[in-house]
Amino acid sequence: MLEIKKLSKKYNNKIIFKEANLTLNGGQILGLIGINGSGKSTLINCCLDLVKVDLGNILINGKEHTKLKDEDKLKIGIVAESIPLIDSLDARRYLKFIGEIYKMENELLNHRIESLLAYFFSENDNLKETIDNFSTGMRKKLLICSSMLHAPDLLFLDEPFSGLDEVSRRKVLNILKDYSNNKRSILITSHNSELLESIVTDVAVIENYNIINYGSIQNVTNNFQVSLREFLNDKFIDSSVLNISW
Ligand SMILES: Nc1ncnc2c1ncn2[C@@H]1O[C@H](COP(=O)(O)OP(=O)(O)OP(=O)(O)O)[C@@H](O)[C@H]1O
Repeated sequence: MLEIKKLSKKYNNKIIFKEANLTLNGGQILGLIGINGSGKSTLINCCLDLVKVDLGNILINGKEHTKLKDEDKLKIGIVAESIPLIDSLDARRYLKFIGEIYKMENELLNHRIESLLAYFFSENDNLKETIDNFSTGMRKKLLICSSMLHAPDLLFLDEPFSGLDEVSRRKVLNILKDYSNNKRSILITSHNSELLESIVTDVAVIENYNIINYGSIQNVTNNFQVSLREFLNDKFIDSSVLNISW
């Protein structure tokens, strides 16, 4: 479904990836983990051809990512900071616009819009207001709605939980569990290891300009006998360098 082969990427002279590989198969929910600035968003933006790769190949459903046709793109959904909302529209009109881009049939589109809005928003949220009046969390929830509207096979979710309250985070987890099946794949980045642990099937970590696929979440937690959070703490936190005179 997604295959990244020997991806190399630099910004100016700064290396982000050096011959990095990653495979995401149908049915997998892959948690992509890395410290700030390690390249998680860059990787997603490369897959979406929003950022050019220097070397290597990215295949989406077997096709070179730069050569996807419109019908191939209909199978992809995205939550990313780089995807803007249209501030002058209200939520329904925005989702309608997105659904029309995805060539959705009208009745199905209206049904999905109402179901998703009812799921994510409460009566206290004034959905008649234009998006420029939305809070950070409302914007994020609307982005999530738009990413799933057309039921894509491949979802890229860059920090879907950030800016969300606890209830909304649980709602995102629940809808992803409900949505995932053996044909759909999700690549998800998050700094919240507990949320990730409860949803992902697989774990990959960006390390030394490469992507280390640690395999299934059971492998990670069983092999290392720790939770994902402890695994990441051990990997990334070196308390010995905490040397501050207070
Ligand atoms: N357009 C750009 N031009 C130059 N450097 C960039 C650009 N975008 C990102 N970078 C650099 O590339 C590195 C990776 O950034 P990226 O945003 O992909 O990391 P990230 O893992 O998503 O980080 P975070 O967890 O903080 O969101 C960072 O050092 C960042 O400064």
